[in-house]
Amino acid sequence: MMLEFETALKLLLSQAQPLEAERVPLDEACERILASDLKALRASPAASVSAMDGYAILDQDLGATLSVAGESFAGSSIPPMLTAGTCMRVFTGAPVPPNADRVVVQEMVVKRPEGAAMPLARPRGDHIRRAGSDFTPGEILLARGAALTPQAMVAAAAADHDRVEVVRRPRVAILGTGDELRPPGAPGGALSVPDSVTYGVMGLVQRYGGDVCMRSRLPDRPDILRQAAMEAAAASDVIVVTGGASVGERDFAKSMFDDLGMEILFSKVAIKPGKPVWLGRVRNTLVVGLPGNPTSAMVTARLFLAPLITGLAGRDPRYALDWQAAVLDGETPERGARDLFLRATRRNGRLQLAGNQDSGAQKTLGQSEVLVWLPREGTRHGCRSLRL
Ligand SMILES: Nc1nc2c(c(=O)[nH]1)N[C@H]1C(S)=C(S)[C@@H](COP(=O)(O)OP(=O)(O)OC[C@H]3O[C@@H](n4cnc5c(N)ncnc54)[C@H](O)[C@@H]3O)O[C@H]1N2
Ligand code: MOO
Repeated sequence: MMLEFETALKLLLSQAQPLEAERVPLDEACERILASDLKALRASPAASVSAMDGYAILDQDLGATLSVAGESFAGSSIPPMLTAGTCMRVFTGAPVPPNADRVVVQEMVVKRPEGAAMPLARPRGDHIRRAGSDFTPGEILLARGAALTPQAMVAAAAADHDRVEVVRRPRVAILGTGDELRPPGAPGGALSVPDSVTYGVMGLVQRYGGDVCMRSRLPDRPDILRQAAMEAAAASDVIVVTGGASVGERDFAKSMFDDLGMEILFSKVAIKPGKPVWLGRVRNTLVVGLPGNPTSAMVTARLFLAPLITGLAGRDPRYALDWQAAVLDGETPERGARDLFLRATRRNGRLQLAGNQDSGAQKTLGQSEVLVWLPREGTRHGCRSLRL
């Protein structure tokens, strides 16, 4: 039975639970997803420090010429208290005397033989970063499920962690099937076909946080396919099979898992393209079956595989499904009985549908930037789009 898109997606999302946690060195943690809240192990700054190069003073000494009691640099110990009529030379990041009211930037100070002459008017801003004003020990700086983006790496390191607890990356086996396939650039019969789809699937898996642990091109031979299915199931969290999803006499993508007792979670979804997409499970390994047609494969990979990998990798799977209201350039095509997914490019804030929307198209697929969802007849919501 053909499922509606939303129903199939809900079934898929129920499987997209984070894998177990592991601790990794901070050096290797960029783009990983936190498995637990990341708490600060120290205060920042640890002491009140200067935000500028200048002089730390008491406000009562504004307008006076002060003797310079000493210097403080970033990393220096906390200087002694200021006494009236004295100031402390300080540099950016340097601890200031605990009773300092402000730092006056050096551009506003006149150096004289008898001392440093302070301006009379109260400058704007005290230029002191108070101890713990950024964060305090135990404070949560990054929440579970957050990605360690380059900017988040700064916070994690500032929190003083040398290792962080992240979700294990899903291991993904990609099995491309089809007698006609050969590696791009390799010799083959005139009508052999360069395998393109497994490259796209590999890129998508990596982009959404998975590790490709195995990638093979397999002929349509049940014995070879069964053997590959067994090896892939033992090595991976997700198996992606491309091709062989339809009803042809050499379509073995599902039957290759028969010996392993695969449970089918869904098979066939009312979408165009990509109707033959299916999802199965062999013990703890999920199996995603993508149709062989390159556009169909990449549309279904984007709609189902991307949120699955995202969720297993520890992030909210909806990160991969950030639909935006779409404004199409030109006429909106008529709605059909199935949800339509069209490829488009961006032009001046509008979306331009690709001319060739064939399931086998690879040129327009390669040039497209956006996937447009045109819901089936009778649905309330309008066009939405997703970045590709
Ligand atoms: N009688 C019917 N025929 C078809 C139906 C149907 O319902 N009844 N569905 C059609 C739909 S929709 C699709 S989509 C395709 C899906 O076919 P398969 O998943 O079985 O894919 P294949 O037959 O193996 O290949 C289709 C096409 O794609 C090319 N291909 C396959 N893998 C790759 C690859 N890795 N790189 C590049 N190109 C690839 C393959 O050469 C074929 O041209 O079935 C329709 N038929
Ligand atoms: O829907 Mo198939 O996926 O037409 O190409």
